Amino acid sequence: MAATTIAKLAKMKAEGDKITSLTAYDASFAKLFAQCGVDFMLVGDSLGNTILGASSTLPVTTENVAYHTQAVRNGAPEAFVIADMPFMSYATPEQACLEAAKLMRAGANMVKLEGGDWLLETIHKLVERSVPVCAHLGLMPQSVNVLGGYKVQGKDASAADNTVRQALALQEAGAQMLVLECVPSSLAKRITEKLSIPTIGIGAGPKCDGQILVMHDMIGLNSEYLPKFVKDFLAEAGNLTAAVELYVQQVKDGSFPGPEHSFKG
Ligand SMILES: Nc1nc(=O)c2c([nH]1)NC[C@@H]1CN(c3ccc(C(=O)N[C@@H](CCC(=O)O)C(=O)O)cc3)CN21
Ligand SMILES: CC(C)C(=O)C(=O)O
Ligand SMILES: [Mg+2]
Repeated sequence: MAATTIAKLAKMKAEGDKITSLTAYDASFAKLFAQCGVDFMLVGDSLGNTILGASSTLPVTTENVAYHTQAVRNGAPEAFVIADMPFMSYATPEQACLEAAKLMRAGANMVKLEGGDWLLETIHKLVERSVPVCAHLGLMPQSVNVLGGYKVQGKDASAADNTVRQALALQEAGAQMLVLECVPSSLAKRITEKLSIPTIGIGAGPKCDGQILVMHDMIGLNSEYLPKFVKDFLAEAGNLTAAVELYVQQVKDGSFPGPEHSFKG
């Protein structure tokens, strides 16, 4: 199989083919996900929760994400791999460029950053220096101490309008993909229709161009309180390969996420 590219993912949006993705943190799972036809993998800073056992993503460093990015790249040489830039690793455009380089050297094809208006100059500079960027709006877990918890974002009309405006600005600044986390389905639909770049939802309803889940959550390995958008595919499918294949199939045919995994409004 030829290597996956951003051009292929953009084409999938244009043709209405749903994009499937999972987080991955090691070579063995990355290999399995590639074999099951997962379109791209994210080395998420959620590794703070899933790998380290912390209660947030804040302790994660660029070196941590780079180590796991290398592992994922080794397991899936042809995969499209996005690496999360950790908390406070992109406080200035200059810092963002130097930290992003560590992730690109580790094998990432693109980096992901959480934020809206304040990130526009940083995104422009990264793209200018040949680092492809995925943006992330809605619930931004690196801001959990400001938000006071993991809550649905963009519920009232003015917050929704503001998110649409920021999504467009991020695209104009050069972002080539956008993750939408924990927003009402109606807002994710508006943004997906307005943008030319693919939107990838987690707790953002079925109308996004693609879906992502934290891999541990979709195989029932999250023992804490489960967010509403999580589904245990291993419980339904019975073995690991079948679980990943079922996830891919249900995202592709539009049956996941259902209303029980989405936020109304
Ligand atoms: N294992 C894991 N899965 C994740 O999805 C995830 C992480 N870790 N770590 C980083 C962030 C934290 N995330 C979270 C965590 C909790 C909720 C949550 O409980 N949301 C409520 C919203 C309630 C409301 O506002 O109405 C929910 O019921 O889903 C959402 C996202 C997503 N990310
Ligand atoms: C949940 C996804 C979007 C993420 O940012 C992560 O895994 O860190
Ligand atoms: Mg993340």
